[in-house]
Amino acid sequence: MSFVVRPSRASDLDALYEMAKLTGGGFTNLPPDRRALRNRLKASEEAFGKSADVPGPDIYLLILENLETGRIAGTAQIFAQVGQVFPFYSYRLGTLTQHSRELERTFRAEMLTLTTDYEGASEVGGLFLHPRERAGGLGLLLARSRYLFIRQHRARFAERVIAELRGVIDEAGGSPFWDGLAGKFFGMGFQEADEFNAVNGHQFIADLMPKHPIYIAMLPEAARHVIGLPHPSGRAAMKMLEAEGFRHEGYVDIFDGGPTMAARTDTIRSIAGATIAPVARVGGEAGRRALVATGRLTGFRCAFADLSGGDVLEIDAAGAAALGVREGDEVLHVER
Ligand SMILES: CC(C)(COP(=O)(O)OP(=O)(O)OC[C@H]1O[C@@H](n2cnc3c(N)ncnc32)[C@H](O)[C@@H]1OP(=O)(O)O)[C@@H](O)C(=O)NCCC(=O)NCCSC(=O)CCC(=O)O
Repeated sequence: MSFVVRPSRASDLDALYEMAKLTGGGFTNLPPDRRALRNRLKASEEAFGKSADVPGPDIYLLILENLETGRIAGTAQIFAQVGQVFPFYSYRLGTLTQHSRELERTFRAEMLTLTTDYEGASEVGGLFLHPRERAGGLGLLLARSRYLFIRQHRARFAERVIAELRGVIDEAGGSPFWDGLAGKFFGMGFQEADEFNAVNGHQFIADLMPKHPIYIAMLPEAARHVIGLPHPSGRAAMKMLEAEGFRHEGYVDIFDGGPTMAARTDTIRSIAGATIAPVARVGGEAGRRALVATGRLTGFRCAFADLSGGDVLEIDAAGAAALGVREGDEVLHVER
């Protein structure tokens, strides 16, 4: 099977909509809503079509395509710079220590403080692979293709990259964190807020959120327990982020309490470890399996291929065909 990651096109709408229905809802960056998806594809087309190599509130939507069937197998997204149009809020987990001489007691209170500390960062998200295609390495191809895209267009992205993992949801589809905190200020349940959020964005939450620090001791136990914990279905995504060097720095989503992971862009493994080299020969001996990318903007392609050589490369014929590279072309590659 031959798969390639490529930029989205307006004609992906129907296939993207079918895939969005498979997420089971609650997947903010891939809502099963035609209007929202059409807008996202339009934004992505504008981002890939932008001529200035600078960061901005741009969304790059990447598509994993099965080259044999022409079908879409997954998506991944990159937000070049968050918090440019609307503030990007997060809760920061912190400690306030106080001492009473009379009581001879030191007391540490854990607090959630509303911040916009990640303003200006780039964000990766919206990673979704068709359930039929999972557990075969394609999740890694999709996720890591974004880092090669960033490396290939470095000036368009920030010094830091973040990723938000979904927080814990209970059996009834509710969010203990939402119920214990934000829900008190919105007059709606988590699912209702979640659907509104997927289609209209996060902003209404930020608008109505209490702006004062929250003492964690005052939250219900169920909410306290899930602060900074990812939803069990996000474990594969979290493992891949950690393998790239992302860490949880104590920031959580104001909506569901899920962890925000962060890394310095130039230290992300797939970015720091990638090398550019020319292709000297297509075909030849089977080499090492690598993640290979080529092309700029709408011409960007990323796929697995077998490489041998160093300063000049040999690439297997199938990999070269998936990428559309010929002898003399330069590719960006990183170990699998
Ligand atoms: C996340 C993906 C795309 C991952 O694809 P696959 O399942 O094919 O991945 P895979 O190749 O099987 O596994 C990738 C790595 O995760 C590990 N892995 C897999 N399942 C695991 C689990 N339950 N617990 C811990 N680790 C696990 C594998 O061992 C492997 O690491 P080794 O190679 O070391 O063995 C998929 O599962 C998916 O579409 N899930 C549903 C949607 C979702 O949860 N999306 C993420 C949302 S969060 C988001 O979008 C922000 C984050 C982001 O964008 O990156």
